[in-house]
Amino acid sequence: MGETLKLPLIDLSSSDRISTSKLIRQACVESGFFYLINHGVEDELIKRVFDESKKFFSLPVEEKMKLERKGLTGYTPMYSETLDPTLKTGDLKESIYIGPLTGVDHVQNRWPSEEVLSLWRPTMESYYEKLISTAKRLITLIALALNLDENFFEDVGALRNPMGFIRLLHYPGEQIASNKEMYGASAHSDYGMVTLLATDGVRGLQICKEKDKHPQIWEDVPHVDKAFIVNIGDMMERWTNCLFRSTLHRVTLTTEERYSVALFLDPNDDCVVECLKSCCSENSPPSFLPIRSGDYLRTRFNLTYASEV
Ligand SMILES: O=C(O)CCC(=O)C(=O)O
Ligand SMILES: [Fe+2]
Repeated sequence: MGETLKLPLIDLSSSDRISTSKLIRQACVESGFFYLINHGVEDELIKRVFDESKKFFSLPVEEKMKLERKGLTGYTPMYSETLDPTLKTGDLKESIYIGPLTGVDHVQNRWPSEEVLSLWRPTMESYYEKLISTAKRLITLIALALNLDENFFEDVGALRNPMGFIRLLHYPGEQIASNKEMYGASAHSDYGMVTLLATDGVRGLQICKEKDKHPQIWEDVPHVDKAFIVNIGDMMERWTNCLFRSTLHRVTLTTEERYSVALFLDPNDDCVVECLKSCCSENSPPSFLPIRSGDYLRTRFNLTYASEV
């Protein structure tokens, strides 16, 4: 087991937005991870999402494979993803992705039939809408944390039909927990702007703040009741020239089954992600070239799946 981290709690409902944004800045600079509390997403909705998730993953594999991933959405069975492309064995998790509900031609969601899971679609659609609006509220505070206008990310087009993805995850329990080279989710950083993760209380998530340090030190991120675990993604790291950190994380296998639900908020495909003026200078030039968000996302997905999306 790794060391246990104590990450800051950020209160989304606080009326003192300036102090909140300062806390966010500190967290994003130090570890790129924090907890989000008083976020306004009802417990009852989160519970329904986890209940539906358990029902879905307990379906026979043939039923789940009817929704097999095509492009950016759908079901991915165990071993089909390798978040750390240097590993030989695929990750043990199984997952299903749900993308934008409207307005994006190339993202076609795949839903279980009503006869099989009648509440799945309405539950996931409510959760999707709620999480996107929560993430957008958080992004205004992240803009303030960067000393930008709170609408900066809206104004550069990142949040116009954003590429938001919900990913429901299921990690198997004990049977394979002894094999050290296998992970529920191997080491990776997230690709987009920000991730909001709901966890079920079973441990497993770890972060490594210094990925180039050897040996790497992995620290446990415990579940906090009613809080989302938030982390910064690679495109936010690119915008901020590495001031805000997109930190390496992974999920180890334990003897218990584990469920989690992530919302990845990625910029609109056409948004160009380029170093913020306030984050570079003559002495610290941009570390990354400007890139169209859609192109970056596809490159990263293709590396994970070893197939074109
Ligand atoms: O399940 C978790 O705790 C983390 C999942 C994760 O890092 C991911 O899906 O990108
Ligand atoms: Fe992740």
